[in-house]
Amino acid sequence: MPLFINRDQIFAHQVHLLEHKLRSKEERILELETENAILHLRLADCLVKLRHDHEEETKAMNHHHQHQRQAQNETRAGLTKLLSGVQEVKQDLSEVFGVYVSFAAELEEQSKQLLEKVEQASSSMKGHSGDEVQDLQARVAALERSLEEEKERCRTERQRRQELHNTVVELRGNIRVHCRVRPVLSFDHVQSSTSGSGPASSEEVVYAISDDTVMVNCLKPGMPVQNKMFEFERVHGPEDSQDTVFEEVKPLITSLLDGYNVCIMAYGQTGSGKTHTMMGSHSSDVSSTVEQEAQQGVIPQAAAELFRLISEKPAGSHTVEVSVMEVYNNDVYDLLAKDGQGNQRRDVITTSSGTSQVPSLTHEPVGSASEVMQIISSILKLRAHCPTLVHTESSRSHLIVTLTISSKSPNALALARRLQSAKKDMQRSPQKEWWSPRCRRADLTARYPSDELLASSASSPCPSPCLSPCPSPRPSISQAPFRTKLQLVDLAGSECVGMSGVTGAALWEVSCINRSLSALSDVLGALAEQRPHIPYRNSKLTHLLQDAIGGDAKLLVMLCVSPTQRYVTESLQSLGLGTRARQVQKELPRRKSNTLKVK
Ligand SMILES: Nc1ncnc2c1ncn2[C@@H]1O[C@H](COP(=O)(O)OP(=O)(O)OP(=O)(O)O)[C@@H](O)[C@H]1O
Repeated sequence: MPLFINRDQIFAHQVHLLEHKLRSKEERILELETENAILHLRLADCLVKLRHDHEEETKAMNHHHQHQRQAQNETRAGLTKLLSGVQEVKQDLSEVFGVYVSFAAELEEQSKQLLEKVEQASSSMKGHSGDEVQDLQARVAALERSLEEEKERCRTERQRRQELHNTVVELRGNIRVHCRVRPVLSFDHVQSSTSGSGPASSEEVVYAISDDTVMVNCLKPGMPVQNKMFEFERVHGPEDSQDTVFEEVKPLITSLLDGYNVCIMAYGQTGSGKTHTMMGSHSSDVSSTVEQEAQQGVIPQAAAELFRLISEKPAGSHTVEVSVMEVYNNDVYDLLAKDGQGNQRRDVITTSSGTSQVPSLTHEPVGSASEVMQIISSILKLRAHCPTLVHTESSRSHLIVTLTISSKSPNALALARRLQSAKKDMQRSPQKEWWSPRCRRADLTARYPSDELLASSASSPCPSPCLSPCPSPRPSISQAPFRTKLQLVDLAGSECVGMSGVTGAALWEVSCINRSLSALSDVLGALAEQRPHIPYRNSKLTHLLQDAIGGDAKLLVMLCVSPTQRYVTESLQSLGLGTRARQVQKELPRRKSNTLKVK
């Protein structure tokens, strides 16, 4: 065997090795390419599947939305049908009631005539037999009995009618939102030209397109027009008169005498028509008395309706007191206080039963609607006003007119409501023994003024607080006068500081107004979302109106909006607040559990 290896042999061996390596690499590349092709195929497969799944999911979502929309439409249609059914029943009942009333009157007349005849006959038939007279007397007695029966049926029908009325109001919810779009007025044009923002700013963009829908054309330069729709319980257009607006508010005044607290609140941007809606037009806007009457707003018309309803009740059974407050720069002022400007400021407190109260607030007794209006008109001069670029007679404060009605003989519905709210108060403060005099006193103080309470405690003295049921007689729920209140609120206008053109102290006023209105919006938001804490105390306005907004009072928010492009941002903000308020109603159908059954 040679000791050295031939170089050619070494090369040949290396070439052989390299060729072998190359072959195995090529095989590996082939293998990887095959794997790659398989993976591509799998990927394509997955993509097809994914697209298919996505399509399925979209289809399912569309189907779900369609189903949901259909269910919503069906519910809405059902509710409308139900409401119209209730309206029809109400109509039928009122017809039946009319027939009963005339029948009872006829029967009464007939029995009177018969009685007269009997008397005549008995005097002329002294000689006739006693049997005939007895027979006639029996017939008269039978007629009198049937008359009594008819009267009783009449009473029952009247009560049922009242119940139905409240059911209709309740079906519409405890918080109702109405919207009023005012007409384009001369100052809309003047302001647009002076502000230099071009003629487009006076263009009409907010429309009442039906009885319950408002449409806003949102115009943005270079963008197609976008229409936004808002639905409310009732929408009034520029052509709707003050009477038409009040017609929709009127049922709430009936509820007031049935034991409900009622609050009617006008909300909107400055110059949008809140004072016009609540009070009526400023005296300089209308010339004749007839015209002035036709222009009367919700407050004078509500007062007139209230006194009309009271006049149908037994004389002296109801008394009315008025109080007027103003929330200015987050302070509450009693505008009826006789102790001069300096001492009119008042506090708002929360009582042990969770209601808000203004201690030492002045209440003036009133006997007619004109008396109410005289008082309000005389003190309205004290209300803070300030001309702004938007509105020359702009109100800088929130005005709250309260009519408190005391009834000595409340009807059955009102009594049932009183029992309910007493029960609720007890549930609200479970830690207290409800029969404890301390607790009763606190609760009663919250509900009734001190003079009334003194009278009731004087009639039922209890020497010392005790923790066991008190055997001494106490005023029953039906004995103390029954009180309900009607709060009529004309809010100050929300506004954009830049647009109002105010400075200095007026700027502070605008900031206080805007803060209190955003506190109101926060409260509505918290209620709509059913948050555990409702921030009533963030502003005096919400603290003062706590019972009306979150309690079981019937609240009507009257949104006032300007129709022009210039105020479209503010109008959209107001419409948004109205939508929020409606969500409170949707989320909390509070009356369902409280439905009254008075038979
Ligand atoms: N529906 C309407 N029809 C006719 N005129 C109206 C209507 N609404 C408002 N106006 C007029 O527009 C002007 C401004 O209205 P109003 O004083 O009620 O505004 P406002 O919302 O109370 O403003 P502010 O919050 O600044 O006090 C008034 O001259 C009023 O007469």
